[in-house]
Amino acid sequence: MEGISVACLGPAGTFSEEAASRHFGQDARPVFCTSIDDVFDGMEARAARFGVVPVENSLEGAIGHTLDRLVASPLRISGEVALPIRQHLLRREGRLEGITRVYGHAQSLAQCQRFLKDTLPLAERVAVSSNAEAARLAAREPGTAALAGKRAAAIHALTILAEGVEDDPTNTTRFLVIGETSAAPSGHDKTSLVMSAPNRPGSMLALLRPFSRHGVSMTKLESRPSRRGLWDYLFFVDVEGHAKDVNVRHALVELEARAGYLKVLGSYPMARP
Ligand SMILES: O=C(O)C(=O)C[C@]1(C(=O)O)C=C[C@@H](O)C=C1
Repeated sequence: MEGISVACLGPAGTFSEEAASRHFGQDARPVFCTSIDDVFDGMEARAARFGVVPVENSLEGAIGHTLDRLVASPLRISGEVALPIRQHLLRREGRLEGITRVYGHAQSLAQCQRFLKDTLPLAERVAVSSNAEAARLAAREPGTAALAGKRAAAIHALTILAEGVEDDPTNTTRFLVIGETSAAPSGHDKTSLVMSAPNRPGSMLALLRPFSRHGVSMTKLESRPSRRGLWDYLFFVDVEGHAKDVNVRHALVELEARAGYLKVLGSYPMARP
């Protein structure tokens, strides 16, 4: 089949699909999956050339599951997409009255908490596998509504009852493009890595020092349970620059000697804001 196969959360109409088409343009041929796990499993079984997964939302923070899968996966990050997320309240009928249930992805329900509390305080909130799935259900079940984007509204011929219902208009989700290899240097790159710090005083400071010594700017630091012991953590770090850039390379060599565990998840061009 023609085009670049891209595994992403489905069905058609998700923000993940929109992120894929933003990155790959007209060439993207989506391979729809039912979960983030499914995207990784499909990619590891070579069902698609690339995958697109959400990794962080500006209101709700890190998407832990994506970070957890990146640790053990042989896949590398080759790109990122920052997508403004406009959530809309969608329904078959053109009125607010009579909505007893609102479907949405858990992230979306969380991004629209204030709106739901103020406008539909009595409606049941039901988390489903994606926004597009929420729209699909709302199109079939009378008395229900969905939180989803315009793409899903159009596919399921739903009425937009309220536009931009996210709690903050800057709501943005960052997606990662994953594939077999990371990207070549572009001159405006980011490198993502994961590391562990031995549990002793000053060890975290020792891990961060190579970056400052080599003038490498850190854009993100996130901790996640390592799942290898109680209160044992992994640290996800994003830095400016490509792993092949001299300063990043030197910092990584120093880090390798100090970290209990270190894995470079990939270098890739920074998303345009
Ligand atoms: O891609 C979609 O449409 C999704 O339902 C997933 C997802 C997510 O997991 O964060 C994607 C972007 C939005 O932040 C809300 C939900």
